[in-house]
Amino acid sequence: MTNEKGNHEKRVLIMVSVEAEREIIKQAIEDIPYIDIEVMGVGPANAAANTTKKLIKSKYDLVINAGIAGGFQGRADIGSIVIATEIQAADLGSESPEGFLKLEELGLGQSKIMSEVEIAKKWAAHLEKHSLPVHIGPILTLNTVTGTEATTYALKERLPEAKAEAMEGFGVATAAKLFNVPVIEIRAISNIIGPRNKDAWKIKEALNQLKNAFAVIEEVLS
Ligand SMILES: O=C(O)c1cccc(C(=O)CC[C@H]2O[C@@H](n3cnc4c(=O)[nH]cnc43)[C@H](O)[C@@H]2O)c1
Repeated sequence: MTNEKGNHEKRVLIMVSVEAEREIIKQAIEDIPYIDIEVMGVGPANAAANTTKKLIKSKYDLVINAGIAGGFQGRADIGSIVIATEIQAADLGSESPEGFLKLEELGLGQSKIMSEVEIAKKWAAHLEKHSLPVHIGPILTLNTVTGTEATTYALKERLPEAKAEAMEGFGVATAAKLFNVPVIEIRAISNIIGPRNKDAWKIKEALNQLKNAFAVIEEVLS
């Protein structure tokens, strides 16, 4: 992403849901002039609206949705980093007596947006080089944090490849797609998805891993 003088030609937008995520990423990247970080609020509606607002105002070449997330047991442990291969709206569709019907099955659109897989792989390779635990795979977007055994089981059964869930990726990706800008989602795992127990969330640990993940961002974008 550099020109022949070694200057960056590309601009990168990082969208996070809360100030604590912005602050920790800022610590990792300090002041890289071609990267902006924006706090958008929680949930896909905030994510889509605020990403759109940024993309209307300025031109970007890559949008990154970053933050903490829940990991599926046995697929992404607390403190690991997950980089999306695809960003999937897991509750966009219809319930039916036969089971969940996704938007595609209803003929009503798309519930999945591809992430920039080449960047995902490159980023994962850099993190592995630094001995950081990293997974690549689908990350789900949900309006509601999963908090029961029943929902956890249903999601794991229906989406066996999914590594993690969060609440903003599909909103960010929908806005990015509208502007033809590549998108990537990266999350550090703060909790295991299951019956709600906020006391068990390791937010500090996850934020620290998010910082580690962004410490290599210049190498990933070079
Ligand atoms: O309380 C704090 O100090 C604090 C610091 C940073 C972030 C938070 C949040 O509560 C962030 C909310 C954000 O986290 C995502 N998230 C995390 N775990 C899950 C989950 O199991 N299921 C769905 N989403 C999750 C989500 O994207 C929220 O926007 C607090």
